[in-house]
Parts: sequence; C-alpha cells; structure tokens
Amino acid sequence: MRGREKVIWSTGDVGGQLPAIVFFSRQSSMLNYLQLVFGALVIWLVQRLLSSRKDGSRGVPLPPGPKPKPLIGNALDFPTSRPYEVYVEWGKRYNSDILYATALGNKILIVNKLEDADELLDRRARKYSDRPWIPIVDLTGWAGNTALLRYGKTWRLHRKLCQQSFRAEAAQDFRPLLVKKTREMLHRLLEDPANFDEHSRLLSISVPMITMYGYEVESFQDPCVVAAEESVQTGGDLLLPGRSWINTFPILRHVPPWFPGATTRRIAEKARQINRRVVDLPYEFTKKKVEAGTEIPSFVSQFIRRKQEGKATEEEEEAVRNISWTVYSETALNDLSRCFGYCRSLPCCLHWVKFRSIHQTISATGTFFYLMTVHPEIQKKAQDELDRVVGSERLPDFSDRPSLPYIEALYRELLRFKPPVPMAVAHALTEDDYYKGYFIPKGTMVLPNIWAMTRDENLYPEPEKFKPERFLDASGNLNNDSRVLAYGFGRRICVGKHIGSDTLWIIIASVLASFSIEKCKDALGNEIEVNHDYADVAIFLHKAKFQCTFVPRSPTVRHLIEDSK
Ligand code: HEM
Repeated sequence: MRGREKVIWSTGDVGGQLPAIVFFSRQSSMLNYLQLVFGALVIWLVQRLLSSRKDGSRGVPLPPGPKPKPLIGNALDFPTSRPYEVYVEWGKRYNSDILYATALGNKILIVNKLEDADELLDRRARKYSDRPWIPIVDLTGWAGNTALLRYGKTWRLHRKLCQQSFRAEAAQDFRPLLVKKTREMLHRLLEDPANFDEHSRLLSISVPMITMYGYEVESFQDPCVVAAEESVQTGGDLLLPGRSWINTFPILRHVPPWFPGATTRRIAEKARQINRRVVDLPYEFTKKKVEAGTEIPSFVSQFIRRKQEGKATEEEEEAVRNISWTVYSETALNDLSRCFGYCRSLPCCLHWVKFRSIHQTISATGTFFYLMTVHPEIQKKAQDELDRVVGSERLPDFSDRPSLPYIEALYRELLRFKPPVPMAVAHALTEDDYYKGYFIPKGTMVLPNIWAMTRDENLYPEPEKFKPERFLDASGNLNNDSRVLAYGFGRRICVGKHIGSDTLWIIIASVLASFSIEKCKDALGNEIEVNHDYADVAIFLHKAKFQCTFVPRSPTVRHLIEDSK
C-alpha cells in the first residue's frame, strides 16, 4: 500500500546550506498537505532571498531537463519506479547526457555518460566528492557512517584507514575467511537448496562480521544482528521524507529531547543509544578476544593490536569503530525495503540510507543464481573451465583466480548487466562549476547513472545481452576492459571493492564447481517458469524471488562439501 503512494518531495540545499525535506502522499492527511505547502513556501522564500544575494551563473544556462513548476520544481517529474531507465529517456528527450532538475529547491544533476562522470567526479574530484547533508542523521548517531560522511578531515581519516586494510594486497588477508564462509553456504545449499535466498543472505551478513570483527554469525537470531535490526526499526523511519520536521527545519535539532512535543528528538535519542550498542557490541567482543589472545584476525583485531602497541590514536579508534559498523550494520533488509518502498525512485532518497556492503552481495548473488538458471549454456562454459583448471578432486580457491578467465569475465559481466547500485551513491558539489557551456551550482547533488553507462552501445554492444565473452579476446583471454563501473567514481569510489570482488568471485567459482543450478520442476515433471522481475530496494537493485534448485555435480563434490565444513 505504502509503496504505491505517489510522493512529492522537497529537499533543501544538499550542500548543507538549506537542508529541508517535506513529504506528502495523496492518501495522507490534510495536516501533511498543509505541512507541504507551508514548508515549500518557507524554503522557496529563503532560497529566493539567498539566490537574490548570490548567483554565480554569470548568465550561463543550467543543463537541460524538465521544466520546473513554481515552488515544487520538478518534484512531480521524478519517476516512481526504475528511475535509471527514465533518466535515459530524459537524456533522449532533452538531447543531453547531463540533466538538471530541482525538487523544491533541491538541485540535482543526473550524469548518463561515463566520460562526463569521469570528468566531473574524477578529474574535478576536489569539487565533486562531498555527500548530501541529512540533519536527522547527526542525531540518530549514524553520522559516522563512512559513506555518509561529508568531504573533510574525518572522511579522509576513514579513507586512509580503509586503504591500509582494504587495498588490493592487504585485502588478500581476508581471503581464508571468505573461503570459509562460502563453504558454509555450499553446505547449506546441499542440505536445503530450496532456501538458497536465506543462505545467500546469511552469507552476506556473515562475511562483513567475520572480516571486520572475526565474529561468527550462525543465524539471524545472533545478538549483533538483532541489535542492528532494532536500530533500523527505531530510527529508520525518521530518515523517511516528511517524518521529521528536523529535516525541514534543521534549527529544530537544537531542541532538547525532554522538550514537550519533541517526539522526533526523543526517538532520535533512543535510536542514538541503540546505535551506540550496535557499534560497540561487536567491537567490544573483538577487544575481549584480543585480550585473551583468541581472536580470529580481522580489520578490528589488527587495529586493536596496533593500538595496544601505542601505534594508534583515540581518533583513529573512533574511526575504526565507525568503518567496521558501516560495513556490517544493515541486517534489517526486510525493514528497509518496507521503508524505502515509498521513495525508492526519487533521487533525494539516495542519501537516505545507511550504506552497507551486505546489499551489494545479496543483489549480485541473487543475479548470479538467476542468470545461471536461465542461461545453462553459459553455466556449462564456466563449469567446463573449472573442470579443466581445478579438476573434480578439490574445490576452487583464490590461487585459481588468474587461471580462470571465463569465470572472471562472468563476474565482470554480472556487475555490468545488473549493477547492484544502479544510480551509485549521490555525490555533492562544494563549489559552483561550469561544464560543457552549462552552469552547475554549488550544493547540487550529483547522481551518476551507472545503469545508463553500462548500457552505452559504444562501450558495450548489444547491452541487454548477458555475454561474459565481451570481456574476452578472440583467444579466450581477458581483454583490457577491467574497469567495473558498479563500484562508483572518483574519490568516493567503493573503498571495499577488492573485498567485494573477492567475495563475489569465490561465490561464483565455488557454487559452479559444486552444483548444477537448474529450474525447478512441478509434480508432473514440467519446468517451473522463472520469475524474471527485479525490485528496487532503496538504492539497491535486487532480484525478485524466483525458484531454482541446486543439484550436486558429482558424489565426489558432495563429499568435498561435507568434509570442508
Ligand atoms: C559487489 C560489491 C560492492 C559494490 C557493487 C559496491 C558499490 C559501491 C558504490 C557504488 C559505492 C559509492 C561510490 C560513489 O560514491 O561513487 C560504494 C561506496 C562504499 N563501499 Fe562499496 N560496494 C561493494 C562492496 C563493498 C565492501 C565489501 C565494502 C567493505 C569492505 C564496501 C565499503 C564501501 C564504503 C565504506 C563506501 C563509502 C566510500 C566513501 O563514501 O568514501 N563496499 N560501494
């Protein structure tokens, strides 16, 4: 019901000068309507005042886009589903690869072409590496999330610490843990193939927990998983447009929680306390393990050891707490999908989500299972390569990666064909800019349309075909197109991309070596048609539920899986 409501947005200056969000649903009350009008009026007046004082356009036009309406701008023009496809249509309609629109004063630039994304987000990264500001996030305790951090000193510290542990060479330390968790999933697939979705979700939670904290998650009832869920349930709704006046009038964040009527402040305060628990619980677990000398080596345990040797500061410790939490914290996937059913397609919501690697893994694994089910010929080619290189007497490991070009091409094509975050994560512009004869004002939220770029016929002929061969040369070796656009751009490019790549690779290689992924059959032995739908869950693209089954490829592989547990 909620998901089908029509939404109208108002967001303030994402660069941080005038943050404001107003939400209205057609089915909502008159009060909400008045709030929208009132909020819109105030925002409009303040912005008129500000823009009359300072307009850096020098008469240069804004990039093309739909014509804004008075007060609400283009709020009604933003698509309610599959925005990345609609923006491709806008590109054709306005004959431009960069598009500009507003939603009640919120400035938005959509970038459909790779060359423009590279120029703006990479070569002009100094200006384009901020994130939009969400006032309520500061109060709920989620402000330390690496992906939401504003461009500045704290973000730089996070990136430095991430680089030290997640760069290509260092990320290899996590490989044994990835192998272990993947083998556990193989075991679950063997025992209970029908619930493959649940097994892939559990793997997606277990991997960040073990790599970040050396913490073993055995089930969804794990206390850390439950605490993270509670955190999202308590504060998640406040991130929704229109749920908090604080996002509309940030000055209200200074009202103390005890003040009569300050309900949002009280909820935010509760969310902050729960969130502190979410951050501290696994961190303290690792600390105790390190003290006892019984830890599984992880990102946090390595840091704690450095700290014990006097080689790290308190500030770094706070950053490490927040980085590890950023990577693991989303476990309440169902809850988030409920929340973001509202606004999933509006660009404004792109920064309204706590960012996690879990979604990417679930998204890519779901796509992998689906594509193998509907493309048995591609599955067979991959398995032939695995049989040739790895043989049938052992399961694949990372030492095989350089010798398996088809599997590598399959991994690249998977992320091209269905990028898990099709509109990436919004960047924000910190200074006025001029590009291709257009003016792009300071504070503009910049949305790189990865979907459009991965469908550029000049880069990827027949883009709607799933074809790993496009990453191979005539002799079957990898070609030089190794860039995976799904990881984003510039200085904010995914800092965990090597771990992400390793995780997906070992899942692909291990599952294909072990199982034949097939369509299910009904009682009469007829194949059950696969559901081809995809769903947008907040900023993530997820495969909708479908049926397939996992048949062990040989008795030997069955034993290998059983023995590997
Ligand atoms: C298939 C797996 C993954 C995909 C497709 C993916 C994709 C992305 C994308 C699109 C962004 C935003 C880039 C931008 O703003 O231009 C991002 C940021 C980020 N990713 Fe990933 N990611 C994956 C896995 C991971 C993993 C495993 C980790 C951690 C170990 C991770 C940690 C992060 C962090 C911390 C950021 C925020 C960076 C910043 O704002 O500076 N990601 N990721």
